Amino acid sequence: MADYEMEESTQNGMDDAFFGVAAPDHPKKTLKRLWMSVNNQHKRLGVVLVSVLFYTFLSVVAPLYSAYIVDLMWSKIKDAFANGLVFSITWADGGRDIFFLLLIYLVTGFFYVLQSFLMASFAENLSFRLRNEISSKLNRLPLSYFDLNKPGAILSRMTNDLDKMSEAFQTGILRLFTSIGMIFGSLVMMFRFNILLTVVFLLFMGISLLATKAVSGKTLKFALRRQECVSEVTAMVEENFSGRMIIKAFNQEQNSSQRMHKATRDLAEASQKADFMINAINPGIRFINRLGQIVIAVLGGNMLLNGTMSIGVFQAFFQYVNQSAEPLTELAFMVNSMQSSLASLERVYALLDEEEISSEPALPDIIKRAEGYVDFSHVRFGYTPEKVLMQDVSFSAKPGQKIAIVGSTGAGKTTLINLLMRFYELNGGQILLDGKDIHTLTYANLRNNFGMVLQDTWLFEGTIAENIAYGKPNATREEIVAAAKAARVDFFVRTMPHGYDTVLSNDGENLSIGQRQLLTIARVFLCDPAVLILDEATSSVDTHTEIEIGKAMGKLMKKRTSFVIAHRLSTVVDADIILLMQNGNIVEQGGHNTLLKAGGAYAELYNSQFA
Ligand SMILES: Nc1ncnc2c1ncn2[C@@H]1O[C@H](COP(=O)(O)OP(=O)(O)OP(=O)(O)O)[C@@H](O)[C@H]1O
Repeated sequence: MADYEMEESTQNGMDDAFFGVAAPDHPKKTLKRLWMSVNNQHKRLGVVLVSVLFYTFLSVVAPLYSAYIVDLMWSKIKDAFANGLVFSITWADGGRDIFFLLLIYLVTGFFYVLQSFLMASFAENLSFRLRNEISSKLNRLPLSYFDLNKPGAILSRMTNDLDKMSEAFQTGILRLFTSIGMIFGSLVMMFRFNILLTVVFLLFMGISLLATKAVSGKTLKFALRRQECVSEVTAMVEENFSGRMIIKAFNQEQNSSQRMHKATRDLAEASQKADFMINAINPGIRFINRLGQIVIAVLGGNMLLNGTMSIGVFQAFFQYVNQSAEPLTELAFMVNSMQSSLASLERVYALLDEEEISSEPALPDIIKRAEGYVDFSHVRFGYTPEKVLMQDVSFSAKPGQKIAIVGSTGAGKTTLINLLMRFYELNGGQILLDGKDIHTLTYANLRNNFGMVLQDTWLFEGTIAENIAYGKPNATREEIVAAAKAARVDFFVRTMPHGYDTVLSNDGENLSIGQRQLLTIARVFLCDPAVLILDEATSSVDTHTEIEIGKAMGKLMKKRTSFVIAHRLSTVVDADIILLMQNGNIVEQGGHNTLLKAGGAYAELYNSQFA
């Protein structure tokens, strides 16, 4: 009978399967969708199905055939013994049967290899396809989606969920199908051989299934606790990594490792309990199964002795017992494992069904290079429909003008830029570039006309040259160097060990904040956009670097319409238009002197800082 054993390495992965933690909400719908997702692989699945049918058929037939051969051999041995002859086998008398039995084993093995290979390529094909679909989907999702969902959850769709699904298809489904065939076929044969022994077998199987169910019910609590602890430890590692500087700055290393130790201790305890429950049941189930085998052996032996059962049938019966007991005890796990992978697939499909950014116009307007007219006309916007942030915002910028956006934190400065770049959709009004509604342009055309330098610089793992050429990958080395010179960063790059070929890792961690910002300015220089968006450097850089950045930005702004998010009023004095924002709206707009003379909110703010 089956030994209730689980390999150590797969034990954790089987938690879901064992305890049935995750179940799909709409299994039928998900299966239908899956069927459509594999429309290029229906033939392959057909071959697998035929192979599974042959495999199970041959696996059930082999013991039956072996019973016949063993009985044949036994009678030949008895005859030879009774007549004092030497026991021999000829091709026609037994040899052919043995050959066919070996052939059956060989063909069974062939079908096993065939279906495993086909299912592995089926599963990898499917996860490859879904992974690609997710990655293109992520590019079509609006930024609001990323505001609402944690990066970890999105990552997990790409990795854990697809891996789980692939694993379930590679092994789970095959085992499920062959198990069902094997249990059914073996039980039919066993009943055919001996009803009493089969009933005894089913009785013991029932007891071990009940025992499994009783324990797994109780253990669910521990498995859930283990999952919670894993998430806690992961979150803490992430927190400790990203906050490593602050942790050191506040001398909190010890405190943070104590918290970490506590989390890992909780995880160890939870895992110990969960593992113990899984392992503790093994000997119990094994004992029940062995007991069943002993009873069958005693009863069967008795039948052998009184001649109601042949030795061939006796051994074949035991083969069926082995063949069906394991799948029977594992059937519940297999079904749970399938359910949990369907739940994973459901999460993947949910991501693929998320609402996308508005589609682009069929016949878009084209602005090759904007002159630089930007108009906001009665713009209304809220990040969520319930909470409107921007009630009615209007202003006009002419080519080459510098527009300074000022306001306290949370006033809506970044929001204004987000709308200009069409990162979010408006709830009302219009934004025009060179007189054209930005909705009539493609996203690419609109953004090609803009260059952005934000305080949060983003550099990727690659060389400095590749980082500068991010917006224009086919730029020549001369163009890259010219852009770096314009951004006043060429000198610094040349001091790096490999100059422009120095590889930046981990978001340019080996550079200072100022250097990183100058590189992103060079990136914009290279693209030479018509409209600029600049986030003025704050106190995170020293005065000298601030002056360098200021000079580079000043040069970049020449002959371009520029929107500058200003953090210090001293830098907005020369702006053509100052937009003073409060609670998402523009409360005052105009030149510095005009606003000062008006004696409103801007004058008050300015005087409070400089008077
Ligand atoms: N992605 C978002 N989802 C929901 N609300 C947001 C989002 N981004 C900003 N907000 C809210 O919108 C308001 C304006 O934020 P915004 O970032 O535009 O301010 P800001 O003037 O740029 O501030 P700061 O100078 O601190 O960067 C704030 O109340 C903020 O909480």
